[in-house]
Amino acid sequence: MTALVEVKGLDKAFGGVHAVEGVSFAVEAGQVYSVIGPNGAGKTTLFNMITGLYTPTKGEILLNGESTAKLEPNQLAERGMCRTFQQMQICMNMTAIENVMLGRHLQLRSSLFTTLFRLPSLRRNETDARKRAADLMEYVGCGEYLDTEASAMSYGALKRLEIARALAAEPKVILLDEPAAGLNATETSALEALIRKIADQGITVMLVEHDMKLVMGISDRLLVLNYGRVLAEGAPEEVRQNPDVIAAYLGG
Ligand SMILES: Nc1ncnc2c1ncn2[C@@H]1O[C@H](COP(=O)(O)OP(=O)(O)OP(=O)(O)O)[C@@H](O)[C@H]1O
Repeated sequence: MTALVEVKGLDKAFGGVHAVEGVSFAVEAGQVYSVIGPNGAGKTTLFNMITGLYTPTKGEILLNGESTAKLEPNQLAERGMCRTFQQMQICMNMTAIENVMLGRHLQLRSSLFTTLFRLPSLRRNETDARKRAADLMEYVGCGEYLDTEASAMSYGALKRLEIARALAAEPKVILLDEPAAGLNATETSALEALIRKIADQGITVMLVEHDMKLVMGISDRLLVLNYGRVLAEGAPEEVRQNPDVIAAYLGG
């Protein structure tokens, strides 16, 4: 079976800093696959390469068996890969639902022109688009905020809105970079339920996350990075008992 996402021998160097070195792994469709590791381990750099923001220094990334080497982020989105960012990409002076509607066009980029200039074809589709965005907001638990300006929403609600924004492009795989950062315990359990719901729907989830309780509870497999290299890979139980992982975390 072809993995949905396959990473082979990936390296990224910034000058003399090897942020990622010789990293290989495969994510099967339908999995929740998490990348963990101490600060500076290379997790975000890895996500930035997978989503086409950084060009690898060496190595290869395959999406559904196709090399992503020449693909821009919007072309990856067209092929079913979308992401959220550690620093949220929400437009604070727009309403929540406008953010979700715009999110689809930003990820897929192709229709941005029509979005901005409100061409007739868009006006025709706007009712449909608004309905889809409203359904998505309901799905992520932001249904009460449709026409609320984003700046008036709580941080926890904005994090879920950012996920709705990524889901608007109808991804096969969604990459979430530290979705639980800054969330309280209630917001984190709402997030956990949402990730589970997304995965149950058949969308593959890749996660960079520091919240170990969340990661251990929700992941099918884990990749542990340390100083840019793979320290361990496997099911949460195997990884939890790995002496190298224990040493890296206790050492940190
Ligand atoms: N654009 C860049 N230019 C230079 N160095 C970078 C750049 N991005 C990352 N690095 C370096 O690469 C290493 C890995 O950083 P990265 O942000 O990928 O780690 P991380 O595991 O995501 O960390 P955190 O958990 O703190 O977010 C660090 O040493 C970092 O300073």
